[in-house]
Amino acid sequence: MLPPNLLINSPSNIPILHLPHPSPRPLSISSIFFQMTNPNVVVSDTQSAIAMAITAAVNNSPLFPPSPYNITLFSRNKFPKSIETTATAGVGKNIAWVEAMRASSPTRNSSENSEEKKNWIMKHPSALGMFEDIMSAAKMKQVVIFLDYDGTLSPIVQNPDQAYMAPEMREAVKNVAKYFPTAIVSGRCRSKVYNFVRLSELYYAGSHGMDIKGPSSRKHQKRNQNVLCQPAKEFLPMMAKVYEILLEKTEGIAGANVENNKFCLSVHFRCVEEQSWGDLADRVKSVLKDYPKLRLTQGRKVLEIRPTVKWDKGNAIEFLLESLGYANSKDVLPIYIGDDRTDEDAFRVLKKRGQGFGILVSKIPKETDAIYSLQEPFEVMYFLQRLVTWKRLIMRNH
Ligand SMILES: O=P(O)(O)OC[C@H]1O[C@H](O[C@H]2O[C@H](CO)[C@@H](O)[C@H](O)[C@H]2O)[C@H](O)[C@@H](O)[C@@H]1O
Repeated sequence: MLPPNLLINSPSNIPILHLPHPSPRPLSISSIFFQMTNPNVVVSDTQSAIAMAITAAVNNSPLFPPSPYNITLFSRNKFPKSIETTATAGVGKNIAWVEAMRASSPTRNSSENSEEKKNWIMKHPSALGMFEDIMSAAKMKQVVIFLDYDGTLSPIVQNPDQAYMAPEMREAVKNVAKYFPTAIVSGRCRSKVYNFVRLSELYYAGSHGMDIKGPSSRKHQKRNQNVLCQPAKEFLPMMAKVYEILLEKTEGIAGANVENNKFCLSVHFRCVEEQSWGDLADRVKSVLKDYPKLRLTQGRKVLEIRPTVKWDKGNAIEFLLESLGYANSKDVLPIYIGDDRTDEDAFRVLKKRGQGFGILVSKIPKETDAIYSLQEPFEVMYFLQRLVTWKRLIMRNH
């Protein structure tokens, strides 16, 4: 049993486990439960005897089903300032590019229990563990959901054409969209990501936000939802031409795959031998020399060629919030879930607005502007399902 002096009842009758100093906040039992069912357990200070007592009590408590994970205690005052420095790619410097390509989807083994991982999770706690906190901020507000696709709704796979979404995930997204305006914000072209998701009630922002469209289902086409935004339209002929050139230029590199995402182009190197990465980067850069209005960025084992227009996923979510009538509103709570560098633009916008929550999907520590984290698409699905249950409960009680 839990030590009785640590248990108090919250207004909602959920027992709260009060951790005294140095733990800065109370943790609800259910939040600890969710932290137990995934490896991101954040409890208290390693040195604290009381924390040890809590751990022992929680581990033996009949309130919790057996967990495959151990509760780990660690100190909040051990946060490093920065976990991982983002690689900066020096244009023209082959080595720097290869380093950046390596860092774009690190494969290094980050053990679940490494000190680095634990510190990172303290800094960006699990959105499942903090679900109640997130939802208490959502009370009386319109929640708007933004979802990245690859690595967030679908697992990362070798062949980009086979990045399918699980039927359970589709069901979760479909249910979320019944209660909250929901948008898919992807690096893929809009038609391609639509073909994977196939839910006509959603907003879609393809090509890293450069191609936005409101729901196509008639039922959802209210006046303010009939949106369309293509800020880089004039680049279309150029992108089509550069796509052809890139196909030709990268032909000799085994495993290289060029994807036409309409307003941007993706050169995948996931299946390219590492010794050829430098060569691939050189070939891509040599093409771009003739196109100064295009720029090169990176995603997960992918080089992305985009127009130099100042428009990214951050602009896309601002545009969508404005289209929904929440430009300067305090009554909205945007939640953005994504796994990639390009999602950082959206996290930054939320941070700047001081509104809503960015949730980074990552198993490994990354420098991020997101507040919370989830480990993998499976946890994203679980989070979405909980959101729906929460909303249904609220509606039932009113
Ligand atoms: O913004 P997103 O929806 O996350 O799209 C970003 C890129 O995702 C895709 O590539 C990534 O996923 C592939 C499939 O799992 C994987 O093979 C690749 O290595 C990843 O980079 C997509 O193919 C790209 O076009 C998107 O730009």
